[in-house]
This record gives sequence, structure tokens and C-alpha cells, in this order.
Amino acid sequence: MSMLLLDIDHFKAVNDRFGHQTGDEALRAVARLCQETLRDCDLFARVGGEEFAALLPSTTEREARAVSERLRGQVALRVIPTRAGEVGVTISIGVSEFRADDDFKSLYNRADQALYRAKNAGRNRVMGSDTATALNG
Ligand SMILES: Nc1nc2c(ncn2[C@@H]2O[C@H](COP(=O)(O)OP(=O)(O)OP(=O)(O)O)[C@@H](O)[C@H]2O)c(=O)[nH]1
Repeated sequence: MSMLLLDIDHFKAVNDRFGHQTGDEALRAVARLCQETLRDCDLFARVGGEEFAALLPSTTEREARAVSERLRGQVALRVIPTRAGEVGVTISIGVSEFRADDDFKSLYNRADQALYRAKNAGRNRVMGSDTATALNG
């Protein structure tokens, strides 16, 4: 099992530029796109303002990174039609794989640290927790 933590990049700037209501529309569009891309057995939930988590059963970190890369690419390409016009956003994703000695908190913390590195490395990228290397360079 693997965990993904997804966070929309520079979302404050989206709100500032287009307004909070448009920000909400973008949030819903990103959530819908992710849900459509993930499998029925995957669990997808909002865990904060512009942050989402996904739990992928029977999935290695390597596989989860490939899924994340697909999600990232789809969001980056998507033009979101809103009442304020067309909006584009990107997401950063941190990935961790469940280990024998893990509990939910340690699994979450590793994904959160990976997400932090993805943000620091420039955003719009995927980071795994077993390596500091982004899949998409
Ligand atoms: N429209 C809208 N905005 C929200 C919601 N929840 C949180 N936000 C906004 O999301 C923004 C998050 O900003 P930050 O945490 O600073 O991060 P960021 O601007 O996305 O930048 P990075 O995450 O560092 O790439 C804040 O401006 C919040 O007000 C929501 O439900 N709707």
C-alpha cells in the first residue's frame, strides 16, 4: 500500500488573482480529475484546504510514483473553465510506501516530507520517500 499527498501549487495566487469562488471551482475540478484517474479501490480524500491524500492498496512506491506522475501531468494539462475564465493549476505530490513498522502517522509523515521536497525542488513534480530524486527530473 502506498500513500499520496497532493497539494495545489501557489493556490493563494489563484485565489488572489481570480477570487475565492473561482479557487473553489479549481479545487473541485482537481479533485474530480484525481478521482477519475484513480481506481475504485483507491481512497481519495481532502485533508486540508488545498491538500488531498490518496491511499492505494497493493501498490508499491514505484507504482505509486508512476500513478502520481500521471495525475500531475493531467492536472498540468487541464484547462479549467470557471465563471472567471480559464484557469490552470499544477500540483506537487509526495509518495510513501507502507512498511512493516509503520503506523498511519509515520506513513503520512514520510509522504509529507516528500511533498515538502517536491515543493522545494520547484513544484509541479512528484517525490518519493525512498529517494530524493523526482520522477520527472
Ligand atoms: N478558494 C479556496 N481557497 C482555499 C481553500 N482552503 C484553503 N484555501 C487557500 O489556499 C491557500 C493556501 O496557501 P499556502 O498554504 O500559502 O500555499 P500555496 O499558495 O498553495 O503555495 P504552495 O503550497 O507553497 O505552493 C490559502 O490562500 C488559503 O486561503 C478553499 O476551500 N477554497
